[in-house]
Amino acid sequence: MSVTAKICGLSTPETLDAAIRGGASHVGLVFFPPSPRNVSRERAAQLAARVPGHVTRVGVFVDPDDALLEASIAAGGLQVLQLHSSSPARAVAIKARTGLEVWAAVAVKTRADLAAAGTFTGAADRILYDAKTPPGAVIPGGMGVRFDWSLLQGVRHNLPWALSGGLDPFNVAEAVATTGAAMVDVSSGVESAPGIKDAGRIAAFLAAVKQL
Ligand SMILES: O=C(O)c1ccccc1NCC(=O)[C@H](O)[C@H](O)COP(=O)(O)O
Repeated sequence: MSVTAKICGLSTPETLDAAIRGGASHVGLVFFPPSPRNVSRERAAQLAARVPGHVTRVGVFVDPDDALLEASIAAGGLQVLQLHSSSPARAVAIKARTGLEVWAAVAVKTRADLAAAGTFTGAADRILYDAKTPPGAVIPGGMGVRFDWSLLQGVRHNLPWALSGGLDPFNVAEAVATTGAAMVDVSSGVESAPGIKDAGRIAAFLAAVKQL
């Protein structure tokens, strides 16, 4: 099976280049100031200019308003908008307004959480199953938390989907074998500290994905 990978929360040219060199299909830029991975518009433009045409630029947002979306799309040349904590109705409105591909993050801890994916049918283009972060967490993703991957076994998916949450170079093969994911997404698992991406870990993750 061929599995594609998004490296999320990139914020330096060196680590962006490592993701591209390693074969990432998607690169993610976070536009959420409380995140240690947040990028300014200037930095987003600098990074976007390095991304070749075969790699897709994803902007990561937490229930963004139109002003933030428009400025970020322009700066980062975004092709996909990944929405955390936005309702299906808001996803529809964002898709209509921007004309861009929209991904909806669904935070998972228990089987019941999977039902939220169905509410995005017709509203989003892809579901990102991500681990629910602990109560009180400042960011709804990027915390290296994983969920019970077996929850996805036997699930009928209405939309294309990707697996996220606590993946790293050592567990991604098991995660894909358990869930059947055709796309994976990682952030903390390729960092040396929160927000500090590590080129070697990015290379190791993408090499592990290539073997699947
Ligand atoms: O990564 C962030 O800082 C972030 C901030 C706000 C919303 C979403 C965020 N990340 C979303 C992602 O796509 C992460 O890659 C995903 O949650 C997996 O993170 P990790 O468990 O650290 O690999």
